[in-house]
Amino acid sequence: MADIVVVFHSGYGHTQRIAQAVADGAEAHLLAIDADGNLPAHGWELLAAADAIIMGSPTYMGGPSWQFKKFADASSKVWFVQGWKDKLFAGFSNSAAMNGDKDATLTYLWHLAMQHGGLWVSLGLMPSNNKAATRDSINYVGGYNGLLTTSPTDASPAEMARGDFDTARAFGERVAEVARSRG
Ligand SMILES: Cc1cc2nc3c(=O)[nH]c(=O)nc-3n(C[C@H](O)[C@H](O)[C@H](O)COP(=O)(O)O)c2cc1C
Repeated sequence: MADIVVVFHSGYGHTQRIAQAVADGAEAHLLAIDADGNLPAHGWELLAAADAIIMGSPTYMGGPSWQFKKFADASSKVWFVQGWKDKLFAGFSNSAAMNGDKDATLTYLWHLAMQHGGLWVSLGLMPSNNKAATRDSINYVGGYNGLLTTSPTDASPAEMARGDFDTARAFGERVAEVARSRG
């Protein structure tokens, strides 16, 4: 079985629930960046051992949270020695608006993966974009470069859309399948 880590930040619990669903699908370790932008003690070792790293952040003001960015900047120590070269990477973001500039966050995550010499895994799920589509449908938000999920500003983490969780699990399964196929 491939060794997969979902590393994420969540300020208010929404991205945390999506991260959990991705980790369930991928049978991955869940690694939370804390409110100060730090990993738990074993975090960097887990990432060093991973075959695939799935990165997640809420979109705050059109980009990743500062806590995620602190983690990204700290990963420059790994970058110096190209310690994550040739690992698989994938990304996700949750925000309040259906668009909300989540794509800018995904693009940032992609650049981070590219700086580390990684290989990017797309979402790989067709969008539900016809009249019959509902929030319970797979990939209703219509991402391609990664997993995009949406929770309205007044929705608690418990009120998030089932379709987004189903999409998150399927995304995790895909990353695991791609990781397995590399042997
Ligand atoms: C500081 C801040 C900035 C935000 N900026 C955006 C934004 O640019 N686009 C958007 O759609 N939602 C934005 N939101 C809403 C969050 O993305 C949304 O509430 C998300 O569910 C928060 O995820 P979390 O609970 O994992 O922290 C912002 C929220 C905060 C607190």
